[in-house]
Amino acid sequence: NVRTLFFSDELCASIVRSHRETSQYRLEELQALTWKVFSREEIQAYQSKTVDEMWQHCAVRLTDAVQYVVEFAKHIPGFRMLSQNDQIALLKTGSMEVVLVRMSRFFNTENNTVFFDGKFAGTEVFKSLACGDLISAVFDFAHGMCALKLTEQQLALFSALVLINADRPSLEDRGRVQRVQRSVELGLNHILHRDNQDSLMHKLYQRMAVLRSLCVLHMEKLRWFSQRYPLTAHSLFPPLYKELFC
Ligand SMILES: COc1ccc2c(n1)CCN(C(C)=O)[C@H]2C(=O)Nc1ccc(OCc2ccccc2OC)cc1
Repeated sequence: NVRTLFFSDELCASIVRSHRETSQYRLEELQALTWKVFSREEIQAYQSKTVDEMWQHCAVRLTDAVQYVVEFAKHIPGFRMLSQNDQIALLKTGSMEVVLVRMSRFFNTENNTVFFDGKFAGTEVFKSLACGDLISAVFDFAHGMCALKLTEQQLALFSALVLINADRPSLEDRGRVQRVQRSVELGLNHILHRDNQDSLMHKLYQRMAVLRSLCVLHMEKLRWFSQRYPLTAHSLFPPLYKELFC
């Protein structure tokens, strides 16, 4: 009915604006960098880093991305309305998922490279992390997202839906999160219907299932890493990375 349609228009606009204002790099900037790849020497340098040096290096850069996702969340009207604890609970499980969704904008499917440290890196750059399965899963997921060719508006609504998920653990007011989630779903449905791409909704839910297992893998690797290198994980990782993922 009109009320829900009206509501979703206004909600869509604020989510799209928030996505644009917190996207960290503009698409044009990234397009200019796309073909800047690492030289053999530079790849060698990454591959000769120790496991804990490389994990720390990546954690610092990914924390950059997580900060922007936290800003994105704060600008979503429905998210701000939730209690502090529920906002933290959603960010704890959802922020890495949104980083991985957004990572697809920083991915070149032609040569299977992802933006990293100012250039585009293939999987071989991350060899010293000693988690090839996580990296190939990250790259596969980025490929899958690129294949959907989402517009920035669709990506914005999808990112909000990934974040505002009433099934997350330890929520205080699940009902309230459900209402916000429902209005974001309406917004995404509205956008996809307007773009004549209703079929995408089903594919996006499949992507969310893959994303959840990918983040479980990330947490498993991170647990393995922090047991093996407790000092690095507890004193050298950025506080936000520790707070959200450790
Ligand atoms: C929102 O999307 C993006 C996309 C790219 C970048 C950013 N934001 C922030 C700025 N940035 C910089 C400065 O390099 C990019 C970055 O961090 N790239 C990058 C980092 C680590 C990678 O794999 C390792 C890994 C992956 C997943 C989980 C744990 C991991 O390792 C422990 C791959 C790429």
